[in-house]
Amino acid sequence: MDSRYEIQRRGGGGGFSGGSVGGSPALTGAQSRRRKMPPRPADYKLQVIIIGSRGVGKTSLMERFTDDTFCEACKSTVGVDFKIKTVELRGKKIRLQIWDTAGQERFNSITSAYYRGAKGIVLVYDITKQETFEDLPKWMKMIDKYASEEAELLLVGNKLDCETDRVITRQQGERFASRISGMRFCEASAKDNFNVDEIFLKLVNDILNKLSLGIQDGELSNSILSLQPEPEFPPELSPPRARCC
Ligand SMILES: Nc1nc2c(ncn2[C@@H]2O[C@H](COP(=O)(O)OP(=O)(O)OP(=O)(O)O)[C@@H](O)[C@H]2O)c(=O)[nH]1
Repeated sequence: MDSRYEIQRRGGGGGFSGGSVGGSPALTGAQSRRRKMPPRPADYKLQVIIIGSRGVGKTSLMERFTDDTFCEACKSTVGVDFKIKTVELRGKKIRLQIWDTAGQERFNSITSAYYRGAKGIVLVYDITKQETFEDLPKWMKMIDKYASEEAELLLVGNKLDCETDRVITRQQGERFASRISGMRFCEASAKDNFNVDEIFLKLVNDILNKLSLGIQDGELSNSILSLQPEPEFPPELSPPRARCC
């Protein structure tokens, strides 16, 4: 038997207190139980951004996904905010940095700086508000102007729980997405927690698919990770301001 294991099991009562084995101080039984394994570092770090008009539920989708909470009366986002969630997908640990942007146009000069680093973009409208759907071409212009051409796109019709107030049909959403190359579509409800995990996991899966293209044995290279250090604030901006409910 490896002598190190024998010493640890015996703890401090075995006459080794204050001594060291293999360069590590000997631990008492209680100490060794308290010592936790450090968490496995993430294999990949990815940024996604959530955009769309004011009040469509961008923050709500993010918070439902990251904290499983929902706020009925939230304040509007000022500038940008972000949250981090680590997900496991295909045996890989992925640290997801989710940027939530203000829907108000006056913040566009701030939020546009966050498009560039995003590997995935979630564009949200509210199925009960016609104007949020009519705003979509305007958001597409922002994407064309500021985002990477490689970014995965997902259109989300939110507030599916308000079916009786619906003014945008599912077909309208599908049609809009089908006109944009590579854009996926789904409807969701941050309130009812419907399709929320799916939005982000699907997006991450699509991003991983794209990143792994061209890598021979299908295994993703860690060098991809090093392309995106974290946290990555656009240098000219100060860290985002948090919002409260
Ligand atoms: N019924 C219903 N209400 C929702 C849903 N998602 C968000 N809301 C409500 O819609 C309002 C706006 O939600 P937010 O998440 O703040 O919207 P936002 O897009 O981040 O808004 P801005 O920060 O102003 O751009 C809040 O009162 C939420 O409670 C949903 O799925 N269903």
